[in-house]
Amino acid sequence: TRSTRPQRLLTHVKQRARRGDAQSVITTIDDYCRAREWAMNVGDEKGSILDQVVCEVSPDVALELGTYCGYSSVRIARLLPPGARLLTVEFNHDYATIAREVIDWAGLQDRVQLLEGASGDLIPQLRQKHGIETLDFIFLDHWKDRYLPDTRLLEDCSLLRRGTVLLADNVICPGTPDYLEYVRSSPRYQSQYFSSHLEYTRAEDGLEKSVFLG
Ligand SMILES: O=C(NCCCCc1cc2cnccc2s1)c1cc(-c2ccc(F)cc2)cc(O)c1O
Ligand SMILES: [Mg+2]
Repeated sequence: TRSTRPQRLLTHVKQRARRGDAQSVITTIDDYCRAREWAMNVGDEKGSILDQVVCEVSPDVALELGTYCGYSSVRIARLLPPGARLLTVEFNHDYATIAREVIDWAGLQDRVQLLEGASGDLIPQLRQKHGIETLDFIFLDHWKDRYLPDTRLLEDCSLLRRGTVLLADNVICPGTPDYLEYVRSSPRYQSQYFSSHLEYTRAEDGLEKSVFLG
């Protein structure tokens, strides 16, 4: 049967990117998705904003919802301080399999733990099963209609602390209107919009950074 888009992307990474060189993995994926096949990675333009926020926060414990092929896992993990870790959650087994290989190729497997399953099931397990006290940084990039319920779940599971930063992809395209309304109107968050474009296109999109105020 025909290979899948993520499989073709992984093949390209293994042929073109230098093993252990995270930046070459990032550049190779961006070049491929711009020139050959679009894919729903956060991309280079929004990725630079992601980098800037990760460097600012310098999280010890980061959570990513929506791994896909591991592109943003590599972007985040390459910037983490030694001893820090990224937990990334993926629902689709085939995507998760590809993502593990991409993260390994980038040499970042020791900083990234990939969990397979639905965010709604895994978030309540983070404390007992994964030893998480509170989260320093969360990147939301999964089902757009899960951003709000999962943010409420993170609150209810006491996984947020004063200063925890949430960064949400695709708040314009495909759009997360209920989430935006919530974080922009709630007194418990200080939100800021970073205007950008949908990965590899000229369509408008952006990231919303929201700081939990406790
Ligand atoms: O759907 C998107 N991302 C989510 C897919 C992952 C589903 C998961 C659910 C789930 C549940 N629990 C745990 C883990 C997970 S992962 C997405 C889509 C576009 C897009 C697509 C077409 C288009 F024309 C314009 C934009 C752009 C993007 O940047 C995206 O991120
Ligand atoms: Mg996205």
